[in-house]
Amino acid sequence: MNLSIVSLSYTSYRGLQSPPVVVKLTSSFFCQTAAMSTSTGASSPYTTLSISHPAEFITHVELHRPEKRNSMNRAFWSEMVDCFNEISMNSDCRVVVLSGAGRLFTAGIDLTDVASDVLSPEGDDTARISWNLRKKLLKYQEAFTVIERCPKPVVVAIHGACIGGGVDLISACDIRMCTQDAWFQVKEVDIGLAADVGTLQRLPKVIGSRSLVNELALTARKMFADEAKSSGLVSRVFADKEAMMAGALEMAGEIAARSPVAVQGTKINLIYSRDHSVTEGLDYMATWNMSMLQTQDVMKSAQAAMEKKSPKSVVFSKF
Ligand SMILES: CCC/C=C/C=C/C(=O)SCCNC(=O)CCNC(=O)[C@H](O)C(C)(C)COP(=O)(O)OP(=O)(O)OC[C@H]1O[C@@H](n2cnc3c(N)ncnc32)[C@H](O)[C@@H]1OP(=O)(O)O
Repeated sequence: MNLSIVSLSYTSYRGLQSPPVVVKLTSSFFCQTAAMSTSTGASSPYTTLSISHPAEFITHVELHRPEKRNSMNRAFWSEMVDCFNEISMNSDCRVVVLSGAGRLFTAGIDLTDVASDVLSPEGDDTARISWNLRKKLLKYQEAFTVIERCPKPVVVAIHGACIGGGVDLISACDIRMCTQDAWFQVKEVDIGLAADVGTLQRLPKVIGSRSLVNELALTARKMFADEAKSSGLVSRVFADKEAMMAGALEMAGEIAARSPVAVQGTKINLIYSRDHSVTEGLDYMATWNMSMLQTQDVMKSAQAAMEKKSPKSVVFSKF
């Protein structure tokens, strides 16, 4: 599967001021996409992720190494990139629910596997060693940036512990919810490093208080569900995992029922605006909608609204 072509094309489109994108895909890519999109059970081409399709247009991605507390081994970091690139291109998916299998969401980086990868960079001198390590770190970062770059909204459902790399991961998601027993820990300082795959960049934009972010990142103290809610890290707290998964799927159903043109345009423009001035954001929005407003979805949705029908009654073309 030639995912590098997909990834490059999509990246370049995010850098442009208008949405059109030409994506060249190999036939093997389409084969995999088709195989996954028709799946209804928990089948998966991955070793650390389980993929299922609980309802039309909803993809459930489950971190699936419960015996190792879903810690993030080498395979995980590359499978995330493959998985979310596939989802980005799959018009049968309009929304993603992401959760963890077993006792907890994730124990963060796999300390037995990944540590050796980043702590033993290769190269003949300092320049080459540093350059190789930099390339590796950029690759690790991509595993979560790909969530943000995916135009389909990602609802993450967290139970039990969410440690280290787990916080990097959820910071890149669009909607966060958790169980009452959940706790969050920016653990990196405890293992001698500055969090380097997204927490320090994204968490300050998720939580309003910079002081709180600094406190969490500098002390590695645990934050529990109530504080996660009051600080804005999560928007909902559920009594237990069963209730949370039902809530996550219900929310995903609400999103999936709406125009994919509107939903994906909303996600992309929200992220663009987060990283730009209001003026730049408005300019990008106008350029975006000069083409996207020409969708048939506007007429269909407006007609349903006039007739006091639910958006769920409208059938939208694949997008
Ligand atoms: C370049 C990349 C940059 C990324 C940086 C990311 C950094 C981080 O993520 S820092 C955080 C690292 N994680 C930790 O420090 C957590 C360590 N684990 C725990 O504290 C506990 O395991 C936990 C509280 C999560 C769960 O406790 P519980 O009693 O439920 O389970 P255990 O018996 O401890 O573990 C069960 C098996 O899972 C293995 N395991 C757990 N965490 C990890 C891990 N992080 N890495 C590798 N393996 C892990 C544990 O060894 C047990 O395995 P086994 O003995 O074979 O049964």
